Amino acid sequence: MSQEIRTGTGTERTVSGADGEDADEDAMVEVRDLRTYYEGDNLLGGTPVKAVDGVSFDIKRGETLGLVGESGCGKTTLGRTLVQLESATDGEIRFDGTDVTELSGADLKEWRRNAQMVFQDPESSLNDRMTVGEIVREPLDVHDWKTPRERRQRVRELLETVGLQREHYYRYPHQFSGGQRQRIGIARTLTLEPDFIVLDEPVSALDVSVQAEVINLLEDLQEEFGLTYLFIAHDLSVVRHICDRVAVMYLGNIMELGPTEELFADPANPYTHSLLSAIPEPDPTVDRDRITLHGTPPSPRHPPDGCPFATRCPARIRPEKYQGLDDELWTRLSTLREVLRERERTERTITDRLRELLGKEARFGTIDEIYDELFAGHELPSAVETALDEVADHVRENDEETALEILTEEFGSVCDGCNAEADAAPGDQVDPVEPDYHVVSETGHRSLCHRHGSGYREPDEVLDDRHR
Ligand SMILES: Nc1ncnc2c1ncn2[C@@H]1O[C@H](COP(=O)(O)OP(=O)(O)OP(=O)(O)O)[C@@H](O)[C@H]1O
Repeated sequence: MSQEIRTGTGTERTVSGADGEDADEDAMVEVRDLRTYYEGDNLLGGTPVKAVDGVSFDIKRGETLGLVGESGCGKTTLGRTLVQLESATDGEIRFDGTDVTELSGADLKEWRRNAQMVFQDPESSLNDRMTVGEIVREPLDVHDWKTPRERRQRVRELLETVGLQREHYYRYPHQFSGGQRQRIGIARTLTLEPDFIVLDEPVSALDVSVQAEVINLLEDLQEEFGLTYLFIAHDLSVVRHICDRVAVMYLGNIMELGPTEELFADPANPYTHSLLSAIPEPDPTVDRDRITLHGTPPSPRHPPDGCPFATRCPARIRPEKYQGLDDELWTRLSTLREVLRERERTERTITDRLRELLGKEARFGTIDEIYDELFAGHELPSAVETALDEVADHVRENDEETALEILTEEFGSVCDGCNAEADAAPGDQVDPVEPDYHVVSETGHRSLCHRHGSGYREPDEVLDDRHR
């Protein structure tokens, strides 16, 4: 994201340095503007999937940093890139000062000892044709560690360390339960004495009764060996229990990062608010409405301009002239945008094309049906009505692109990348405005949202009004 540094005092909110992350003295891992794109799969390349799209953060030595977000937001890709199982497209990953994206050959192999990964599914991540001993010993063999006898000895000790028995050396993975298999996977990652481990949903596939045991083991090992963890998870209660800080990811970006308790008790970003509001509230006296997010996340091949969360954000900034518009109508206008975005991205089927050629309406019903569904019974101000008429004309001609441009011009704001101050002639290409990270408390807690900037109401005030 763009670089902007302002200074602030006291409670005034400040914007942090480049990419929102200043170097931390205790940082073991420093990630800067990291991108991992998966290239398109057709011969001409196609549009890449921007799985990780410019993230910056530090991981402190000995801490557990949680990484949460909806399925497909890029958590696994980020974890895999940190341990170099995936190559970065751009950006830096510095481990104790060395940029590991620059390493190759023997240097990379040597460095890999320091950074390991535990995978989600202990059913499929262990080779069933190898004995437990062979599985755990394999990294030692690859690195030609000491003598075969010493390797066997080390593996037996490790089995004990993770709560298994020395005698399990000659057994096969299928003879073990899910929790025990995950212990085998953990023993394997420990063989080369790494400093840093990415734990990718390490307990999600396990029975609830076993989850706590494995979590306790991970905590004990961290203390015993001084490990640093990146803990990827869906389950927010596990994250709250085990993590020191949490990063919230959406569409390849980090939306918010802060100390765990602070982030759970006082989330700053509208996306974090939405994510947390999906957790059932244990205290029945707390009056809290669930924030329903509309639509699905945009495709990481075609992220929106401006803020990555803008297309679904319940606190999106409105243009001045629509400040007073009815909330329900505003939500419906956002839904229309989503419907048209999805329509634009959907390949037309042969049947659709045939229907079009025959002069029949194709795809997901007509624009009149959509308008009926969304706006029937709503009092539309004349400016809204005029814009919607124009939009409908373009949709009837299957020109969703222009229809969307009209919607953005009329209802878009800085959140959608619109630059009201740009001094450009009509038709000129203007770069979309991107949000900056704002430091929202003295702990360095930061959030990617225009609403933290001066002149706007904070996200929680707006969400309070609209959802409570
Ligand atoms: N090898 C690949 N080739 C192309 N696209 C990929 C590849 N791996 C992941 N993706 C895409 O990258 C995006 C991010 O995926 P990723 O698995 O990192 O997300 P995630 O947050 O870990 O999801 P989940 O919680 O479901 O594991 C998704 O759109 C996914 O489809």
